[in-house]
Amino acid sequence: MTADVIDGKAFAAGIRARVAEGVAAFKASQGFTPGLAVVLVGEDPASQVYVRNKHRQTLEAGMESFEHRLPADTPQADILALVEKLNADPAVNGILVQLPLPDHVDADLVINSVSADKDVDGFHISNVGRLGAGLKAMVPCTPLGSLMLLRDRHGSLSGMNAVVLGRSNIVGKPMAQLLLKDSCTVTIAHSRTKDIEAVCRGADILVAAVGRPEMVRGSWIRPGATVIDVGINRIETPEGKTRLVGDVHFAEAMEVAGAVTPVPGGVGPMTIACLLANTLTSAHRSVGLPDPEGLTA
Ligand SMILES: NC(=O)C1=CN([C@@H]2O[C@H](COP(=O)(O)OP(=O)(O)OC[C@H]3O[C@@H](n4cnc5c(N)ncnc54)[C@H](OP(=O)(O)O)[C@@H]3O)[C@@H](O)[C@H]2O)C=CC1
Ligand SMILES: Nc1nc(=O)c2c([nH]1)NC[C@@H]1CN(c3ccc(C(=O)N[C@@H](CCC(=O)O)C(=O)O)cc3)C=[N+]21
Ligand SMILES: [Mg+2]
Repeated sequence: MTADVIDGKAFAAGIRARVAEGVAAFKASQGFTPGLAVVLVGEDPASQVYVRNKHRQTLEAGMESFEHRLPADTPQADILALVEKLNADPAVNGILVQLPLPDHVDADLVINSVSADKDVDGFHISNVGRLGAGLKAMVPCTPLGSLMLLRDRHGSLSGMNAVVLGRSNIVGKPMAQLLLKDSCTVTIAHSRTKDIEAVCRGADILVAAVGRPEMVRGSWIRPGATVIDVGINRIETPEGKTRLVGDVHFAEAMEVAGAVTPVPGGVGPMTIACLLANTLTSAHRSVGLPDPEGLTA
């Protein structure tokens, strides 16, 4: 049996096209252009790639993109002052502070200094709380994109057994909240979980977000399961080059699963598409328009 490959790249292009339509309609009715500000502190090469992609795709969607690149040794007070300026700027509807931040910066302090209404990452404590309480929130982009792929494949997720591998604040925990909201029976597994393979074999939906290259083997996967691979790991090939792999052994998963997201071309492009969707949503909410159709959780 060979699993279906879930084409996140194509799905994300469709989302971005819908965002672009929404942006055009917003401009026509409101007379201003939604804007996204990205703050990048330091020179992390991986972050630079994402920031470049975000910038290009933001412009392609018809939105304004404001990039702020600061040196790695920027004092925390200067970062906080920039965030305050962006909070107050009416041209900025979304603010993303790229993580990780350098060690001398208190990341929680910076994240929570972003206005919750402009927090398109959904990392602000009030958005975390609102999601947990089932209230309208900004939803983190990677879990939102993963949820969209799952709903597209299954329609209703009600009653399905979902296992989330990883319990980070940016992926694992919000992913579990969204699956719970869609009435899955949710298990969160992590580095202390006993017999993690058996836990995973119970999953109709398996979301891997651990940051361990190809950790999830074919034998961990229930036949026919849907596997969402969030991991982005750069590994050395025997030829001394590098390549991207996920947290799932893709070839083995293809033999067992019903459907698998590839890396690259799976969840990654959905993350950026959802960032743009959240920025449009934030612009709508700022002027009292209803949320854009089909782009929220
Ligand atoms: N595609 C995308 O858009 C994005 C991809 N990513 C990628 O997703 C992956 C996860 O990211 P993130 O959540 O930030 O990572 P974190 O390092 O913050 O969290 C990793 C989680 O995995 C768990 N874990 C680590 N090792 C094991 C193990 N051997 N067995 C079981 N659980 C384990 C940890 O458990 P414990 O809590 O017990 O330590 C932790 O909860 C990374 O590869 C990252 O690059 C991240 C964001 C966006
Ligand atoms: N505040 C903040 N918000 C984030 O959402 C955030 C962050 N910080 N820090 C880093 C992680 C990682 N992340 C990715 C986004 C896009 C791809 C992506 O587009 N991947 C493509 C291409 C990957 C490549 O070729 O390098 C793919 O998987 O096909 C990957 C990873 C967002 N993150
Ligand atoms: Mg994210």
